[in-house]
Amino acid sequence: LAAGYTCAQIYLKSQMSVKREMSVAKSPVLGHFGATVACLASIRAYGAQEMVTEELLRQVDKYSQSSRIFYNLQQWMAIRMHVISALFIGSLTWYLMYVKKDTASNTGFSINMAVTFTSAIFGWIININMLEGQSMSLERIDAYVQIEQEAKPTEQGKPPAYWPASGELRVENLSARYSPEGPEVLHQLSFHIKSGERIGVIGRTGSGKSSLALSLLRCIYTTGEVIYDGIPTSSMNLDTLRSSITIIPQVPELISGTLRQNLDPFGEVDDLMLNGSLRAAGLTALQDHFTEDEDKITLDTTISGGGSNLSVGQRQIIALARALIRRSKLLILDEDYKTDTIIQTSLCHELTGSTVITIAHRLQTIMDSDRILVLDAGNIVEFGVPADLLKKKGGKLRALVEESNEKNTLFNLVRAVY
Ligand SMILES: Nc1ncnc2c1ncn2[C@@H]1O[C@H](COP(=O)(O)OP(=O)(O)OP(=O)(O)O)[C@@H](O)[C@H]1O
Repeated sequence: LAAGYTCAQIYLKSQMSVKREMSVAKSPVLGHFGATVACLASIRAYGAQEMVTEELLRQVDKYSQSSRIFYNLQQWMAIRMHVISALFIGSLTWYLMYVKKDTASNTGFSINMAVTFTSAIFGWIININMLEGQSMSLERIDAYVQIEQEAKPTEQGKPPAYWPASGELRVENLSARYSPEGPEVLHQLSFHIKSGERIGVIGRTGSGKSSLALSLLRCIYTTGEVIYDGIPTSSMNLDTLRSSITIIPQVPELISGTLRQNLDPFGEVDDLMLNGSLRAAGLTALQDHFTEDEDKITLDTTISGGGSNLSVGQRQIIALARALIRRSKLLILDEDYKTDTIIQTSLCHELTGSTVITIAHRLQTIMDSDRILVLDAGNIVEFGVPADLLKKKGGKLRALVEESNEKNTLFNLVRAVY
């Protein structure tokens, strides 16, 4: 019994750390596999099959190292348990037969009981082992629970019921970074947007356009003040702030379920309004060419997790339909090449009283905006009416337009509007 106990102690201690290594090594294998399946088309397009396979094999190797040790540990324990129980039963049999010289029935019964006893001990060790293994999962869940979380909503953080009545936005000395110790990506930005204005945000890659959108929603670490319809956003609950601003990212996320559930997850709006918002957002225009009804997207169409069965353009239109349902006073649009005409047309006709901030990757999208904000390395370098900015010799917007292949079209567009 003492030998069995000692072996079990050694085994339990070592298997805990090996199991921990195993769980740590398993997640990258599953993650890599999932990412590979999701990006099959890109992997084939770039001919990266070999690189992806090598990376998967490297991670499987790492996982196999710990799982092999785990398997060996189990064998180590099983051999010792079988040897100990064989020695115990053998000694007992020898004692009963040659020392005690007991009857055959008593000897048989005792041997049978000894076998049951050693199997019970073996089973007991396996159960303890399983329990400790499961408690490791709790350890991992606890690690997730301990992750730093955003502030919880409070009673003081609730704005008045009428808020937001307008889409006025005042930004004062806004700086932002992605982590508390990370570099600042926006530096002391200050600007004022009147309610109902259409603002275009432009700048080179990495200038901070998407970071500006994230900092307005307080998704990254910010300092300074953002005052939305007269209330500083730093003083309000995050859920209220984020539900009052609609953002249409470059690749909007959808949940798995029907389109109806995606547009109205709490079942608060009737189908008439949902269909109306889809039409207004431009979904009808996008599927006019479908002749068969079953090809068309309806409220009952099933959406896969993340919206993977829809094109990026369709997802953006659905995200815009959400904004129309919520009658958002402030809409941030991270514009996409393929659908921007449909989205821009929908925006002009619908959301008339709302402020629209368009993060543009193509100058053409924002040339008819009321004003354009030009960012460079996290700083505002220009902010004004497009026609005025284009007149400025050596101006940043003018330089971007002159570098562009569509230079003449862009100048004509501005002349036509102003
Ligand atoms: N998740 C992140 N973590 C840390 N830094 C980031 C992160 N995302 C962006 N950055 C940094 O923030 C700066 C601004 O990036 P941002 O994505 O806002 O630029 P952008 O103008 O939107 O670029 P693009 O036109 O390519 O989308 C860059 O220096 C970038 O490296």
